[in-house]
Amino acid sequence: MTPRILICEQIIWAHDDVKNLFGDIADIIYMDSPTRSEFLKECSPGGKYFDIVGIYRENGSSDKIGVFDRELINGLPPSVKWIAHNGAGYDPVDVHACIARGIYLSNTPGAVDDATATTALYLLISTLRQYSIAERSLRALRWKPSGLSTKTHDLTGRTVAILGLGGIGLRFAELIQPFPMRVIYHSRRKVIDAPAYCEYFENVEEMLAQADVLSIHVPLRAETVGLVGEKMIRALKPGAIIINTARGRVIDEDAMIKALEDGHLSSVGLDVFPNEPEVNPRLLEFPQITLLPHMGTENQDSQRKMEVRALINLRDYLVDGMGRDLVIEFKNGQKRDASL
Ligand SMILES: O=CC(=O)O
Repeated sequence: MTPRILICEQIIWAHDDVKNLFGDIADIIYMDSPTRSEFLKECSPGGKYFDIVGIYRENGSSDKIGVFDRELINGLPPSVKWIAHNGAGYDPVDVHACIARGIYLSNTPGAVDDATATTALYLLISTLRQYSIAERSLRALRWKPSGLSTKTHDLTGRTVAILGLGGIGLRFAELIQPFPMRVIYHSRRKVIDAPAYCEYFENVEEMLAQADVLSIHVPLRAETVGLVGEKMIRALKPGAIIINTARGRVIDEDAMIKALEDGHLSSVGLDVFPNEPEVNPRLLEFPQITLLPHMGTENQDSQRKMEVRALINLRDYLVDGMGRDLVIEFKNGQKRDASL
């Protein structure tokens, strides 16, 4: 019988790739359940999803069926063997529930690097040069606020600390180094093939003490919730800036707001928030910060790359029994040595 793949919930850009990749090796069906309970009903014996082998998941599906938490994963049919999540961060899928059920999980590393690193670069430029406050001023039919230059800096010559030198962190390093900026980083271990201009700090606080800007590029996991808290924030130089394009919950928001209030942080550039799409109204009180509504991969080139990469994992699983982007929890037999 031809295996069936369930698209949860839509493909926007890669329709031709669906045809090319799956042709006669799989039947593709689209999730059309309006609620989680309807979805789970269709996953039960006799339901229309009961014999599916693989699932393509994109974040839009959570509006109808919610995130792939333990309840949802436990309700999937026994036939499901692979979930291909469209996104680098796979925190909307409970990986431990997948492991317990024997369902493989893949993400889309690489496909998001350019777009997310470019967003971090925009936040870096905006916070150092205060373009965001200037634009808001102009749109309110006022010229630039007076004294703006006392709060702004060139990028050239400043030191940027990267927390987590994975694909996005590395791409960000490549983008900022030519200004030139000094690039320092901390990861769970030295990245062997990192360019020579990326200086490794084993001790995170020693790195932070040298940074004008901290840019966060670690995934959200139990160990990284609140990782950038009071201790790390206070280890930064007075007047430092934090850029976050990773996940909102990696920063302790209260500690960050306190540091903005007392001036220890001069600005922050945030693309992500702990309870998206909600934004803490206290943040709106700081005119000098730049806020974006999770624009990290919001462009058609990257979104197409992400769709294709997720689909290739499913195709490779069907053809070869393994996809290339199995998440790290499977590769390490669930044991990881550190959080970054
Ligand atoms: O936030 C975007 C992603 O995880 O790919």
